[in-house]
Amino acid sequence: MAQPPIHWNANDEGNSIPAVNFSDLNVYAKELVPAIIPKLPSAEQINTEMEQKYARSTTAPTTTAETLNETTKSNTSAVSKGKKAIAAVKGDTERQKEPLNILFCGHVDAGKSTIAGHLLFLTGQIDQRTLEKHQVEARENSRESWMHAFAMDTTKEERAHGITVEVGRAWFETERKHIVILDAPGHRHFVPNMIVGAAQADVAVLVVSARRGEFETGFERGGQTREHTMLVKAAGVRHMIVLINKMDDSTVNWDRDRYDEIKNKLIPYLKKCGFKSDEDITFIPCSGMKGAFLKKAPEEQCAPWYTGSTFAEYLDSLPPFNRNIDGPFRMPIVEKYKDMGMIVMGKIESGCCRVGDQCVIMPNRNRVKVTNIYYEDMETDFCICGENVRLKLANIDEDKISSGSVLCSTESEPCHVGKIVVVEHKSFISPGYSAVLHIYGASFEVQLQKLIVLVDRKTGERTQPNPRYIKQDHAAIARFQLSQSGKGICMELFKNFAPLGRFTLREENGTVAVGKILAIVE
Ligand SMILES: Nc1nc2c(ncn2[C@@H]2O[C@H](COP(=O)(O)OP(=O)(O)OP(=O)(O)O)[C@@H](O)[C@H]2O)c(=O)[nH]1
Repeated sequence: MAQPPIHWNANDEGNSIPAVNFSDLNVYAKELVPAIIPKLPSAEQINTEMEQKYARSTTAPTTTAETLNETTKSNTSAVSKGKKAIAAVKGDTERQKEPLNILFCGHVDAGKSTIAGHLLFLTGQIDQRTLEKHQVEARENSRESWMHAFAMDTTKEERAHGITVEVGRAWFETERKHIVILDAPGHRHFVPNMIVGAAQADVAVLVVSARRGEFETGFERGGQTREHTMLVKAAGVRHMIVLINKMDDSTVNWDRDRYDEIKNKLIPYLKKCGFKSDEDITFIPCSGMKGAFLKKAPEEQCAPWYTGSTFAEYLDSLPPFNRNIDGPFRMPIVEKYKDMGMIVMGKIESGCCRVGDQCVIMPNRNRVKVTNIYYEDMETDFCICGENVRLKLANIDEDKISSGSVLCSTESEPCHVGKIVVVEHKSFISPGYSAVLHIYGASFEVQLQKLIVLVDRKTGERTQPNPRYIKQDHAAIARFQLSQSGKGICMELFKNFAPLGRFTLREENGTVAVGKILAIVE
């Protein structure tokens, strides 16, 4: 067999996959492919073993909103176990509430921002004066019914048009949880922004409007309900809460039949996307406008047929997430700005960090020092896996941090950087095809250079070398190249670090493929 000149990353799978030079792949393909393919996990293996291992929560809520009360006690002990774990790592007693990051997604105008804004008011994050201010501003924009949404939609553009553009961010607390709301835009033009929010989510909250005609537009007539559902699943989110909103609307009037109709239409699609109906999906009827079933059940008996928990009660009851607290520090940067120094924002996906820690920003490998840590409006001296934080960094210029940068500890190996990715994907594409590759919150233009081999999704065996194209539900090993030259993309093998090991491939009109990174050439 011909000997390829460079070596496979030693970290890769711990087995003896032969070295590969992908620039000479055409020459070596015939001999290398048989050697590589049998070592790769089959799609089925990935989807079962790996998915379970790396799902955002390994402890599925064993309860639906309807049966919550009986299980709250056992969840309480799980929560205190999680708290102890956090305290043990950091020796901390101050931050007792478990972090939970929720993503509001769904079709445009379903009521995501209204629900989020009203919840902030009901939980005391927004006071009466601020609400009145929003009411005045909403009236001035001829959008009075958007008054609660103005708490999340803060830019002039968003308020003028009544649509969310950026992922809105806010937080509130329940008895046991510190909950970060990521409010995704519902308009199809802003799906790339929605993907950034999905990357940080522990739980997805799919908001659908029960108003006659609106649910149908969002779900049956090409709206975003379907694409958002698929994208949150592709981002590794395991639990989906479906809020059936606008139940107060005059076309619905809290009609139980309408609620059941929507639920029954959604379930088959959610299952198709990979959510298990009993364990992973919870339905709650609500009115974001009236605040019904957000924090409390409404006083007037508008829906006596619904006896389950409210949205906030349900979030509070979720079991703690199985976070990688002991792993190496990794924080994919989703935003940066200057404020008496360089501030970066993001969710910590692994490990923890203290003030004074030395870190490295990948892929540029710039060394930085963490000088300040902000957890919401509190300055603190540490942060931990699962928390969404802002860090002030010393020794770095703004232009050294780009979309897709990852802050890593210097105490262990930083995350990997690849220019060419071997991926598993499904869709109809052929070499020369260009698209945008989304990994975590970052996006890059890429071109498919070569389809190396088709892979049997069940067995992982190679089937057809050098296919001319692949179509839906095909799995293949393919080589992608960044369109712009640069330092490469921060990525990891899916099996080693799932948050940076998943990708979505999109073009202007929608998502064409989702997949997992099986090998990286650095
Ligand atoms: N009747 C009724 N109207 C609602 C309810 N929730 C939201 N709306 C209205 O629906 C419209 C859109 O609300 P938003 O909260 O901006 O919807 P959104 O899903 O955040 O929209 P995008 O972020 O732009 O996708 C506004 O006019 C709201 O007043 C509700 O519970 N009942």
